[in-house]
Amino acid sequence: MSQISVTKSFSWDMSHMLAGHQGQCKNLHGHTYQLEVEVVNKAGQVQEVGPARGMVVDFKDLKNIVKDKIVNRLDHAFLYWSKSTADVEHQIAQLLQENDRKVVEVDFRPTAENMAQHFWELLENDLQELGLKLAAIRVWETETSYAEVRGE
Ligand SMILES: Nc1nc2c(c(=O)[nH]1)N=C([C@H](O)[C@H](O)COP(=O)(O)OP(=O)(O)OP(=O)(O)O)CN2
Ligand SMILES: [Zn+2]
Repeated sequence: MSQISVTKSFSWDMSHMLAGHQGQCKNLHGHTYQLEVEVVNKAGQVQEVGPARGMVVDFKDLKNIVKDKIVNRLDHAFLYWSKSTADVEHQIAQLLQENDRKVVEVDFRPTAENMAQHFWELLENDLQELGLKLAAIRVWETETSYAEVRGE
């Protein structure tokens, strides 16, 4: 039987650096990240009654969760790897924090792959409360590069 999903896209600006990278990405730099969140509901079909009749989920409800959990927290932040192997990353984070600038600390190297995995974990519970399951998360770091996590 076929299954129907919906996908909503988001974007925000964020800086990071990849400690240990052998090319340009070891430098402090930024991206306009694009995130695609694809969900199905438990039946794999659209809802049959109520205000979301004919919908997997109202796009607005999906938007509110993703903005709250991810986009609003990360927009215009420096994504700081707290276990970075580069001293300069700790120094930058400290300087920004002392000057009341937006720093979001994570315990993973901030690659698109690790972000996609982390976003999956951040969204899973809230979506479950709406009767939804994640089908895929895609994190676009540039116009030509993305990482994807898919459900089974
Ligand atoms: N597998 C991964 N490789 C790289 C990542 C990553 O998260 N996962 N990240 C970076 C850099 O942070 C940055 O995103 C550079 O990526 P890249 O695609 O190389 O960027 P370009 O500007 O060179 O893209 P073009 O469209 O090819 O010009 C590096 N690698
Ligand atoms: Zn980058």
